[in-house]
Amino acid sequence: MMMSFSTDPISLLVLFLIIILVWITVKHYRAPCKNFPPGPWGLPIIGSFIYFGKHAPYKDMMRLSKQYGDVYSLKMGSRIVVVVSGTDAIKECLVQKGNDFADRPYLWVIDQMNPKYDGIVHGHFDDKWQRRRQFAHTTLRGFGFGKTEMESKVAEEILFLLDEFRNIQGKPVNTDSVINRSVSNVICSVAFGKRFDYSDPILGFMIDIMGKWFESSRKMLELDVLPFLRPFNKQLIDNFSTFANEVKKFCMQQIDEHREAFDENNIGDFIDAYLAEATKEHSKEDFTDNHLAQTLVDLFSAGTETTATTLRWGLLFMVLHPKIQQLVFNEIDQVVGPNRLPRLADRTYLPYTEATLCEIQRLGSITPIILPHAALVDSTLGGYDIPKGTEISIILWSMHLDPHAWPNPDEFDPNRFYDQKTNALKKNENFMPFSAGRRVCMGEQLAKHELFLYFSAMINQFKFSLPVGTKKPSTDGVFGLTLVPRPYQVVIEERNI
Ligand code: HEM
Repeated sequence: MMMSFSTDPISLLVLFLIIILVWITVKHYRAPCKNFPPGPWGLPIIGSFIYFGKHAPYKDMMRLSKQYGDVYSLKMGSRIVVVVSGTDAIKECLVQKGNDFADRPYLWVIDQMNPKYDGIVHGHFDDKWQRRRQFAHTTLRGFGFGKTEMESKVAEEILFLLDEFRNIQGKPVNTDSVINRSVSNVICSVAFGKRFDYSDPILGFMIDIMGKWFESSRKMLELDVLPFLRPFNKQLIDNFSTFANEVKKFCMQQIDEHREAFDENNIGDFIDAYLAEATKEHSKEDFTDNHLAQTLVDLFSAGTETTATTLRWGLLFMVLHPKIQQLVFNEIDQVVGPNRLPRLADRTYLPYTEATLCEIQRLGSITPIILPHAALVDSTLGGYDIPKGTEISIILWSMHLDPHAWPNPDEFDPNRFYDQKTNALKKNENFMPFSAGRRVCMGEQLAKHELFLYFSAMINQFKFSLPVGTKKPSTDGVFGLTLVPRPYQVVIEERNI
């Protein structure tokens, strides 16, 4: 038997292939250093994917952390990634050792949309990137980004949205599209100096293209770690690059229009400010049109999808918990009354509303896995050695849904953030929806203001409920780049009429 196996050419070939595969796997998945975080072993080529279900990798990653600890390694197809979960380990990575882990990794999926890693979101943490990020941050703040000066722009957009709600009230509707349009207009007015009518085909096209771009990213993230599947998904890869390029083309057009009308004495928006900076001798090389266009794409994509998705989770939790919606309304009605919209100055007097928003962000957890980080230098995490260049995956979900920090974590309960005795907002160290440290969300302040102004205005003016006789919508989100609620319908009714 043995003899015939060894001389049979097919068997020999199979044996040879198995040996090669095992050799590649062992070589590939060998820990990069001695004291590297442990983790589950993986199969050749697909790595640790055998431990993953189809829909919620962040839950699978959290489950594995129970076995391997808060810092462990995963063989993700062709790469080794260090997974960080739990409040202490996440804070060690983002805050205590924030400088060590402030880089972003090189990824095939980013090569397909931003091959030079321009802009802010994907940029590598070097001096030039830090200067551009600092400039973007300061300039946006100068235009009121995250400050109360921005309030009037957001309030203007909210009025358009409330008008739209008035038009569609009374019948079951899905509010996704109109909320997306409204929120993206806030970014448009700071970045491009203009807003678009909700029926403007340009805005519709942009939102549509971005939706498709985000939708295809989930599959692209799979292809990123499973390269052998790429030849079978050429159409998807092409579409993904096309969607990203279309958004960038739109931003380039805005830059061209601004350049034609440029007046250095009249700097009205982010593009003008960037063009003015680019003419300075010390900035000429780094402040290119490509960087500007990609920064605009970053603001548009990071600034629209995230805030709009949080508001959509908010409405979903409100229709599922009408008593809580009523409590929020009562508080706003008492402080603000029916004749005006809530203002930022009211925030301090609306602790239950603020607590409800925190709970929406905790349970909605729209970025269960944050954008990947990478080790900028050799460092350590949880007592393990992490060599420079290691990709780091941070599971915010593990912090926001930790049963030790949040009893019955799957239940929606604003009282987690609300102190009934003192009628004040309660802070919790296990809550970090905007991440922290050197790569903390650049739009955190703006987003917090937007969430408060939009949410409180919507609840102040309208009542939201489930269409009679319909099944309760699921609160299991769909994971792509962010965790979004499944499409659901609500009935909107104006209050105080
Ligand atoms: C509810 C709304 C939002 C949430 C939950 C959110 C959350 C996040 C998170 C978790 C990150 C990743 C941080 C990291 O890698 O450690 C991030 C990055 C970022 N966000 Fe936000 N964000 C929101 C709104 C916004 C808005 C309104 C803007 C701007 C208009 C914005 C711009 C950015 C940018 C530019 C980055 C990349 C920062 C960097 O790489 O240095 N975000 N955001």
